[in-house]
Amino acid sequence: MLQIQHLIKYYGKKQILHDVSFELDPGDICAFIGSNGAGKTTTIKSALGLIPFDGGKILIGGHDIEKEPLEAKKLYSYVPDNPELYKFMRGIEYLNFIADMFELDYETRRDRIEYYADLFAIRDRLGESIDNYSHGMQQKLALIAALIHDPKLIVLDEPFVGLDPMATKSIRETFKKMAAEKGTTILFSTHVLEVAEKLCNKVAIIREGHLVFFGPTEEVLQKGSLEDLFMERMQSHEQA
Ligand SMILES: Nc1ncnc2c1ncn2[C@@H]1O[C@H](COP(=O)(O)OP(=O)(O)OP(=O)(O)O)[C@@H](O)[C@H]1O
Repeated sequence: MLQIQHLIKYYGKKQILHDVSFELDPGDICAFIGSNGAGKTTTIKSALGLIPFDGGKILIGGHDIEKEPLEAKKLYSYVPDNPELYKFMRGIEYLNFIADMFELDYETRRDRIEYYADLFAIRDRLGESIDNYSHGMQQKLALIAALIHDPKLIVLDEPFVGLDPMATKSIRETFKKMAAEKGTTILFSTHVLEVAEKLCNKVAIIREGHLVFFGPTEEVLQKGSLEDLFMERMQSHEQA
């Protein structure tokens, strides 16, 4: 569903991504982990065609993000760590605006908005201006907007930061359900290794723009914890 092949990215003269490659299949939930500044956001934004890159190839659902950006972009939702919403709109207006873009019919949008707004306990606030929302409420709205059109691929930058425990639990359950029942592919960056262990069937670790591990979580846990592997990969790269 998502194929990242030999991705290279520079900012100015500085190389940020060094030949990053990994692939996710339908139904995969993958945690993307790495220290601050390792290149997670840069990988994600390059892969989604939101910033240009300098080498490599990205396919989303078989569509080349550079050659067929519209086809590729229809298939995914992206939730950045600080979503930029149209603050002059009310919550419900924003969700309807997104539903219009994806041409959802009246009943589908009503059912999905009600379902997710209840799940994230924000239904009674949808009539208010987004400007009045707290940071966590804005995150919830961005998540609902990402979920209502039922994308084949969901990519999120640190989705659990700033959310209350109930919302975190709801997201985890929603991701599991979507992956298992609909084959949705989910990729998210996180610093919370416990969540990655519990939720994800795949793990990608990046260090200074190099992918130092990609594989099944099960394989990691047979040998120890994700934290052990993370620490080991940080050290082995330093020694190399
Ligand atoms: N617009 C930019 N211009 C120049 N350098 C950038 C730009 N954006 C990111 N970088 C650099 O690219 C590197 C990777 O940054 P990136 O944001 O991808 O890291 P990250 O793994 O997402 O970090 P964090 O966990 O802190 O969010 C860092 O050295 C960062 O300073």
